[in-house]
Amino acid sequence: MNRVRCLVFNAALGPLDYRVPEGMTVEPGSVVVAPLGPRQIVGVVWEAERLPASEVPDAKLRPLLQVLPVPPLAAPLRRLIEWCADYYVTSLASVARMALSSSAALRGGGTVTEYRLTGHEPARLTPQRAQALDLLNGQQGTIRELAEIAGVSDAVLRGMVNAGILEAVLVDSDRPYPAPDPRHAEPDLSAEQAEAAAKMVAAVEAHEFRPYLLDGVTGSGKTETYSEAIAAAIAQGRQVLVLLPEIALTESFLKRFEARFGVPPVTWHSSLKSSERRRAWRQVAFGQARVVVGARSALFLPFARLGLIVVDEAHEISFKQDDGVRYNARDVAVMRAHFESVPVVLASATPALESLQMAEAGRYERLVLPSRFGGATLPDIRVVDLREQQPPRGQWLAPALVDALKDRLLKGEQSLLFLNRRGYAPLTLCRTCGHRFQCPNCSAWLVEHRLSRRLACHHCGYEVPPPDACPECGEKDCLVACGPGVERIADEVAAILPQARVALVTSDTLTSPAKAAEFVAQAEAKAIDVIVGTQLVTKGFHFPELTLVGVVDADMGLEGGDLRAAERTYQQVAQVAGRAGRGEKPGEVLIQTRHPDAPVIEALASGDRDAFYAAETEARREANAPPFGRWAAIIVSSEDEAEARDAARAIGGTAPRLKDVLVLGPAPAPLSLLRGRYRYRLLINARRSTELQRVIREWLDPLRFAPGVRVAVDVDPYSFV
Ligand SMILES: Nc1ncnc2c1ncn2[C@@H]1O[C@H](COP(=O)(O)OP(=O)(O)OP(=O)(O)O)[C@@H](O)[C@H]1O
Ligand SMILES: [Zn+2]
Repeated sequence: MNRVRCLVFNAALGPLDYRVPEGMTVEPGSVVVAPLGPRQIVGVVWEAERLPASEVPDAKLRPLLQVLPVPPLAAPLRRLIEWCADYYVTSLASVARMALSSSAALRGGGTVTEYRLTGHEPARLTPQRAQALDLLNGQQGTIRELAEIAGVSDAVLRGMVNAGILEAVLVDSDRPYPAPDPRHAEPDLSAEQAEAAAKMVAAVEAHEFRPYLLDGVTGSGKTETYSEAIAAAIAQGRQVLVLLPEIALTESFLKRFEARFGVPPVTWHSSLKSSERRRAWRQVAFGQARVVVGARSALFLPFARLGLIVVDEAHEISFKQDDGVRYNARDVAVMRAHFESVPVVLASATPALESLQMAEAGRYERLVLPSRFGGATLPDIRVVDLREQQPPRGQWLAPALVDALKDRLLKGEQSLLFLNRRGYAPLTLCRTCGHRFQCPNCSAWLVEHRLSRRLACHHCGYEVPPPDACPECGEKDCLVACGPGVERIADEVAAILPQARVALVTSDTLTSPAKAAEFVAQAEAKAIDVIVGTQLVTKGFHFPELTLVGVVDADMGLEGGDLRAAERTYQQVAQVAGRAGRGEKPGEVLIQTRHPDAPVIEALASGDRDAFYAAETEARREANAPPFGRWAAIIVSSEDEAEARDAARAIGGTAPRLKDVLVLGPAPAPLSLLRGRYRYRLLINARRSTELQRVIREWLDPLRFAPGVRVAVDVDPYSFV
């Protein structure tokens, strides 16, 4: 009797046993189709001894239906899936699903029919066809994907196919990617770069798990340095994974990669077309895609021969996923490297305190690049005390910053103003009755977006056009915008410097990799004088002519009392400051604040990073916060407020009473209504040595809740709302 145990993709079910029919061969990791009741379900064959399940007698077993034409998930990836499920207190199925992230890829290679413009343009066009012609320039995809891009119906595009404006192209989804050449354009490394690179290269050649913290100041050439390790892995026939925190950064990375290795890397992110996903997934699984650059989900790709993982801007909090499986890609990257026995490089100019602590403890090796490449110097940082230098009423830029902007414009140099707030104004109210515009689905204010003429909720996407009259008192033209967002700052710059060419850079304007590329090209061509942007422009970009950075409100991040508030403010301001003076001309940074003596502001002004981190570390130790103690959150939600509260109370009522575990709450979450769900929260603080996950499982497993209740566990939470 040939029986196997399978992990099936249904989180509510445990592992199931099946019979392997005559003539079929499977091994652990094989991806299979299995019967489940009247349906078919995808599963992965697993080592039975690692997956306890209730024994079903042989006679009752149903046969597997099919082995899917992909390589079995390798043992290191299976161990990673187990580790994630265990550590993040979630089901194996929901983690495994992230590894099999292209259902088309599982069904095999083959051809897909895509369409592209033929170049034939009839003299007369309907407005819809004209719009499609305009937006589809340079695009290729299925009818569905193109319809999405062009904003027209499938039928319009089918009509264009018949009219010879679009043509079909057969695309082989298994066509290989061009291979990067490790010797294509080797840089001359500085002595300090060469020293760091040599260590990483040696680790790649040794095929050993070695974690590195590449701690280099902004502009020190971290990319060039870790690229040597990438080159070594390619030369050895191995694959490389590079994780970036945001798609917006991918474009400039692609360009630099191509300059160094002759071809672009393979990309992996949520906006890939399904045919691109299928191709990338399969080429990764067959070992042909050599270097993959991607968002956090790339971590679970089924690499055949991984040789190195790089996490760039490793301090970024966007590596933490806050829905579905709540994992931290930086930490999972280290675990994957461990299971794969390969080195991992965490690169940052402002490492997370957790990472520095690991280096201190000797668990990570710290590689330091103390100076900027090519003789560029770090910028001068000055504090502008807003209590003394008040901007005029309704404006946000203090006279010193305005003068500096004028000066740069005269000299033909570029400036960057940073404010981490999208839109025009974070709050809108009625001058007459004081009514505040709030999201009906969330406990949050609606943010005015003047460019797109809407009031929008940044949590759930709800939006309405700004009304002419107050919905509360009916008064007309009485709405006032309170506080600044980047759009408002851009308006202010335009009013002060009418000749300046201003670019607004937020996730509302850089909506695609192509838009990001266009922005980079314009900035490099000096077609922009002043960039006004959110955290999107704080990192990664390299504009040699940019010599002034203004931080509009350094205090914003300090509000709210988040555990990492000071650290995050430090990182954000230091990163954005790091955009200044990267070329030959020295840079200057002005930080606007009402709290010039806050330790984080003083540390930024004096450039004393070590002292700041040392003080933060002590504060964390005192508070039993990470990396010394551990936090977890339990978030209970339901569309019914009473149901959510009752469930949260039931959890609170059975909280474990352990010496080393402190349970706080339940209490309404700060964001007590989110996407129409009422939220309650419990926080758990434990000693490092506690088996926190086991405690939480044993606590929650026996509890049963009303069907509308969701209970989510967030281990090592970053968001406390
Ligand atoms: N060895 C080198 N040879 C030639 N150019 C280099 C070298 N090292 C760095 N550079 C150039 O110096 C600039 C800064 O490097 P890079 O952007 O990699 O810095 P970084 O450390 O990633 O900075 P940040 O953390 O601010 O993003 C880039 O234009 C890069 O191409
Ligand atoms: Zn909302």
